[in-house]
Amino acid sequence: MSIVVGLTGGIASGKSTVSSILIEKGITVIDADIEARLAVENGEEAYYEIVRHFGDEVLLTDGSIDRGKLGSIIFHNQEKRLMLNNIVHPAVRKRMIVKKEMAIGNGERLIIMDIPLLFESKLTFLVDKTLLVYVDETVQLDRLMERNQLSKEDAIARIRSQMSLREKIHLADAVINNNGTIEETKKQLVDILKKWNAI
Ligand SMILES: CC(C)(COP(=O)(O)OP(=O)(O)OC[C@H]1O[C@@H](n2cnc3c(N)ncnc32)[C@H](O)[C@@H]1O)[C@@H](O)C(=O)NCCC(=O)NCCS
Ligand SMILES: Nc1ncnc2c1ncn2[C@@H]1O[C@H](COP(=O)(O)OP(=O)(O)OP(=O)(O)O)[C@@H](O)[C@H]1O
Repeated sequence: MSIVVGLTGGIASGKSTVSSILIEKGITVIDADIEARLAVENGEEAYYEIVRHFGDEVLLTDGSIDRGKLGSIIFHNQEKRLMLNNIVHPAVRKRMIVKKEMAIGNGERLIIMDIPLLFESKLTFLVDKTLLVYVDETVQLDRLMERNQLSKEDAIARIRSQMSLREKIHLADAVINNNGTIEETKKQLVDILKKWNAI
């Protein structure tokens, strides 16, 4: 029997950091951000839909999507963000389900689905348990500004485009507090997975 865990959080809350710990242990992590990137590669249906709705100005000279440009549009405009979601999310969902079924078919005991918008997009039906990577908003803001070299205003716009982490706490089966060191995060992760009999 496999257990499928939906790993979620907010932008820059530490999902990838937790995923890397799991990957190091040989656990399969299906990453929605990676699948979303593949779904909009030149030649994919979602790519043409993006160009149709957002125009050539969101393309780089090699024809690929200018992610910085598209991000600066959609994180400041809810209507456009929902339009992009409607284009990209069905393809991401399909890709993730195929990978999940493959991992289950391989008899893997623990499968992680790293889905930033797990609660917002009501995708909890895809998983058995939900695990939230939480940080205080001040820590989230600092880490996001630092990692993406964003202004405070741009970083706040990105954080506000998602459900707040405080709200997500009430929806998750378990919560990792990632305000501290990576070692502390790792310990919480292992304790939760042991409790779930997943490792
Ligand atoms: C807007 C885009 C081009 C920005 O690309 P960029 O390389 O700068 O960021 P990346 O894809 O690595 O995403 C970083 C984080 O932003 C947040 N985020 C991304 N898209 C969204 C969105 N539509 N709504 C809210 N938050 C989002 C997530 O927390 C994600 O982990 C890209 O994120 C995108 O195509 N988004 C739409 C698809 C989507 O919703 N992806 C999220 C998981 S399915
Ligand atoms: N416990 C920690 N201590 C210090 N820095 C951390 C910690 N956890 C994560 N970080 C740093 O914070 C930033 C965000 O972490 P990470 O990339 O894992 O977040 P994420 O939730 O995957 O982000 P996104 O939603 O954008 O995919 C990174 O620069 C990472 O190195």
